Amino acid sequence: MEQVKLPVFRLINMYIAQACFTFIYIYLLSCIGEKVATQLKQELFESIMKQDIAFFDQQRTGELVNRLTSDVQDFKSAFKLCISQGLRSIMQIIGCGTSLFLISPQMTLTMLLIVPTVIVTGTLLGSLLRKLSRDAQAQAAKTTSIGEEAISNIRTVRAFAMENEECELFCQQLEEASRLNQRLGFGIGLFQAGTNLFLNGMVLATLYMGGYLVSNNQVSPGDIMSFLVATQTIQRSLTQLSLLFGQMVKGLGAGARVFEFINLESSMPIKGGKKIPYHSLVGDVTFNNVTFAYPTRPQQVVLKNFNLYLPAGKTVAIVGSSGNGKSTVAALVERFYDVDEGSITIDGVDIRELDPSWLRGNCIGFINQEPVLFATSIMENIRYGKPGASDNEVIEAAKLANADEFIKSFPEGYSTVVGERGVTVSGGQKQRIAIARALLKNPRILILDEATSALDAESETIVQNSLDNVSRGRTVLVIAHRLSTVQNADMIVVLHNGVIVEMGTHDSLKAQRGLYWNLIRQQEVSENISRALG
Ligand SMILES: Nc1ncnc2c1ncn2[C@@H]1O[C@H](COP(=O)(O)OP(=O)(O)OP(=O)(O)O)[C@@H](O)[C@H]1O
Repeated sequence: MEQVKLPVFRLINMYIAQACFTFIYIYLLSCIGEKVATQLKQELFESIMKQDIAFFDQQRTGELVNRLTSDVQDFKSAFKLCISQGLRSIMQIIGCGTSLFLISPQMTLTMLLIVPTVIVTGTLLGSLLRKLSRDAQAQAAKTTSIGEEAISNIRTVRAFAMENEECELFCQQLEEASRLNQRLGFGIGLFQAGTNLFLNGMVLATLYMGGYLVSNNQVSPGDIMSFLVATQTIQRSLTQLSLLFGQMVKGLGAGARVFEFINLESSMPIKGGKKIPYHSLVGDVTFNNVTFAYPTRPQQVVLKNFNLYLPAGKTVAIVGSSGNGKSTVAALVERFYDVDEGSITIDGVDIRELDPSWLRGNCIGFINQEPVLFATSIMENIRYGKPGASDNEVIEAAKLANADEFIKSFPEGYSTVVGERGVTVSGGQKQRIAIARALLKNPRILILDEATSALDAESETIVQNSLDNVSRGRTVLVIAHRLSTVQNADMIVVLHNGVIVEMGTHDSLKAQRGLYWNLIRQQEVSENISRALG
């Protein structure tokens, strides 16, 4: 009885130990996998956030999101699989390979002779498959970006009744992705079939050679059996590895796409450089012989030898017909792009020497035509202008921006959540929340890029009042579409093809009867027509 109990206890101990090791191994692996994925996502997101604006002019949001989600996921899965099954298979191959050597060095060496051919073929096929995998992943990312664009612009899609066209476009891209993935599957299948053929060939070769060696009494039949068993274990492990190979190809492709952006250096730093202390910041802005073309369209020069002086505390308006470079002037002051030639200075300091995060975060307030709000409360949206501002500071900024009254009229007041991109508030309300947000940082320089052009007449008056309120005592650059809003500016600059053609006050420019006068007349005619049309 005692003799039976002993092996049973041993077995139980072994099973318990095996369960413990299985638990530890799976848990550890999932911890490592999650840590790797989290680290990658974090680094990738940080790197994307720090890229130049020109990078975002080129990339589609959906593709970037795809790299952050699917690609990191594919890399993590492949990583976990390769570590778990890959390590086990490699250990088995090493162990059984050693046994093979011990049993018959002669047979083992003969088998090893064909290994280099297999490695070379495998490497060639591997690089081909990696390319196929990269193409398939890029196509999947493109498909996601098209879907994402349609969903996030659903109002425009609906307004143009383009649902079917969007579905069709999405399906086309999806089918292309599926075709590329099928081609990849074909390649991986071919690779695995080839591997199996080779492995079975190895068994046959062993039998053939073994038979020869037994007949010459060089090895015993027992040795042949042991050799076959070890060969088959190696065969199973190699089959396992070849199955893993497909996953590895996908993982490497995904990893390459993730690391491509992690390792991408932006040409413009986010932080670092001079800061002008608030009490000595005057707010003079000067464009000195600036020439600029967008990095994505280098052959189209938008500004050529552009000179402009924005005196501290004054309001300068830039007018001109569409596409003449007005918004570009604003983007350059914000240093969204660096000028190609010349310089832009604030109080005589080249903005390239200034700390960009100070420049954008403290020195300049920017309000554009369609300000974007985040899907959080109004309080948090305004606080975005100065993280750490107290509730009272936020409310004061909202009062100055004529926003306090309507915010309080909402049942949930400042806690009202505005929906994605602020869809649940009106255009004028969104604009005033954005003004409060820009105002909270108390900027010396304010840029208003067509800030009222998207509003109806009534909202425009309210928002214009808020803007007049907040403009006092600051250097203001107004990019104007409606000429009526800039009549009181200290100086109006008329831009044509990136060159200043007229400059002066509203009255002096009108008296000149030049381009500005023409623009006013054009606008009056179009306003009369729209009034007549009702
Ligand atoms: N991100 C960009 N990448 C490449 N080209 C651009 C970019 N933004 C604007 N452009 C081009 O630069 C030129 C000037 O554009 P800009 O937006 O400055 O004109 P604008 O006078 O503000 O026009 P609008 O009154 O219609 O807003 C245009 O030809 C435009 O197509």
